[in-house]
Amino acid sequence: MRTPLIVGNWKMNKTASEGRAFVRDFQQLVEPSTDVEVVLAPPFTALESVRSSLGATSRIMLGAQNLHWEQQGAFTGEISGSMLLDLGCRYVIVGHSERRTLFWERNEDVQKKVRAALACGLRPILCVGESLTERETGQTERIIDEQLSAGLDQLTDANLKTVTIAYEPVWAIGTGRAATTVQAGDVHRSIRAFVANRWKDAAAATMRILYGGSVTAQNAASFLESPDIDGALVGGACLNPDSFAKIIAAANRNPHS
Ligand SMILES: O=C(CO)COP(=O)(O)O
Repeated sequence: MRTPLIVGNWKMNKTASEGRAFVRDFQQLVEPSTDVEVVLAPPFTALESVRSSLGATSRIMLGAQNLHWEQQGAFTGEISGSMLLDLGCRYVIVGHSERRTLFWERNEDVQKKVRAALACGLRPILCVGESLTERETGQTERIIDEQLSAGLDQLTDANLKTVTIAYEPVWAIGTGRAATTVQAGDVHRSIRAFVANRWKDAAAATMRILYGGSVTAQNAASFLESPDIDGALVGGACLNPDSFAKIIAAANRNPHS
């Protein structure tokens, strides 16, 4: 049984006070049941206000969008996993394509970040995905295999159990051009097969694989109906409490077994 996971990646949006206002509205619309996990991933500067607005008893969890691989030290401008954990984060997004393309993160960096997250008890959400050129030149599988190989390298079974993969085709992010459910379903299946071959069937069976890229309140249900799509990593549509709540409702109606 894989519990659906819906993650809202706020990217560089919302101040701390806007985060507070979001939570106030959002909590009136949704308090997740045990059938779906919900994570809000605001910018670092809004983590504390979102955490305190959610309150200690909320089932809605907190995630961060990035971390540095060292625990502490002379790394001006960086944030470590233990700092995030201390602020109440449970999840951290690693290797988002915006970090890979705009901030030059390489597979080696992503690997160090996954390990650092696991070492301090955060659950990494490892993002993988191909660019449009890579898709059009038939390289999707190779690119994703390379990203998975690096990100998951040498993880123990226990660690693998706490990793989530997010398949985010770069060409679908923020473009309004989502992958079709068939395209996403195919890649999700091949990610699961890759994990099963390389690691263990058991790890592949329990690993959650999310789809991300122009997910909306309108198209979420069609993704979540697919047996290999265990949730969504949502950008634009998570910034509005209404549309994000509708995506969560779609996950609630589509439990996977
Ligand atoms: O990058 C994304 C989530 O991490 C997806 O963004 P959009 O939902 O805005 O396409």
